[in-house]
Amino acid sequence: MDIIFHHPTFDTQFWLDGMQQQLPGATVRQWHPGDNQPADYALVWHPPVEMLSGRRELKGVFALGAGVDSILSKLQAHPDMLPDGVPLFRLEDTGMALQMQEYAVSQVLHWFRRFDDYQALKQQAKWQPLEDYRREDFTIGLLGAGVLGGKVAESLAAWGFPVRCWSRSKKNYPGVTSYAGTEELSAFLNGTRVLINLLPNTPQTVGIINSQLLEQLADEAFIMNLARGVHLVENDLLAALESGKVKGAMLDVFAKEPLPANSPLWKHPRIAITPHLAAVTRPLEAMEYIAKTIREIEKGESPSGQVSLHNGY
Ligand SMILES: NC(=O)C1=CN([C@@H]2O[C@H](COP(=O)(O)OP(=O)(O)OC[C@H]3O[C@@H](n4cnc5c(N)ncnc54)[C@H](OP(=O)(O)O)[C@@H]3O)[C@@H](O)[C@H]2O)C=CC1
Ligand SMILES: O=C(O)C(=O)CO
Repeated sequence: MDIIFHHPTFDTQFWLDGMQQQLPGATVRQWHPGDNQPADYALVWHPPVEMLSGRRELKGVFALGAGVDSILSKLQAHPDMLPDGVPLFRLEDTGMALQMQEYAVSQVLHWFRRFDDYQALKQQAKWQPLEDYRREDFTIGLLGAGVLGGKVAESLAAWGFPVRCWSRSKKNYPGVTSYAGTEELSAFLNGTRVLINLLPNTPQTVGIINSQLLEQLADEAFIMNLARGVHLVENDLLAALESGKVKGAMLDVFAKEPLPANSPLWKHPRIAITPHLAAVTRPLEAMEYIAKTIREIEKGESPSGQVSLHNGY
């Protein structure tokens, strides 16, 4: 079995050695431009078109992350990049759900205990106890309730918050109220105080967090964008912060990354920023998962994690 690997920033040798250990019978090599030798599987992130195109012999392509929007947008521009019938897989969890839970829970508690307000009071040297927020007024809504959104919803429900989620299909997560489809979006937004985005980037979800959506949230809402920058209309968020409709935002992803130094988001006192690291690929867990999936494919099984090219995620 031959496996080719390309990642613009990962430690390639670490991955070649690791995959070799996971699949001792395989030959794992770094792909270089001009390498047209056969391969059974490709492990990629931002792959050059020529790495994959024409490789009809491939039994699977693995995206080395959870989101496949960059691969799918390249595929749209170069439809022959992924030969017909070659399945595309992505990482399902592999250690990312726990990171998302840490990120979301810590920030929700930060807002719930009003540490943002106390930070502002500290700047003025003001000793001033504030009224507690009540859990029942702190409904948390997950936009996207898949592998990551579902786990984040469950971890927040465990803290006793009212939690709801919105997805295409209905969910059955313990302690989480499920809303599905565009027809239930307004009901989901109505009363949501903290909105956490974990949707994939598809034509249906681009720009979904806009002024019309923000207006439907509870007053003094909080926004956490952990998915993709294109989901959020940044100027609409700034306007909602200005009007007071939104009280604070925590943003990990941006329409343009790195976020340009002149972006007004940097200086806004009620916006917190992290540089797209809410959840990163954990190599050991990812390699174990990819090797397990390859073994299942080799046995003729249908492993989970296959991307639907039709749905775009
Ligand atoms: N900031 C970061 O560091 C990271 C960000 N991400 C981002 O998180 C995203 C989510 O990852 P993951 O949970 O694994 O993805 P999944 O595919 O498992 O979940 C996606 C969820 O979104 C729902 N959904 C998709 N389209 C729509 C729509 N049009 N309307 C309503 N719901 C919709 C799906 O519904 P259904 O369940 O019904 O199909 C599903 O619940 C990734 O695509 C990636 O962009 C991922 C990792 C790290
Ligand atoms: O896996 C993903 O989709 C990411 O955004 C990783 O940072």
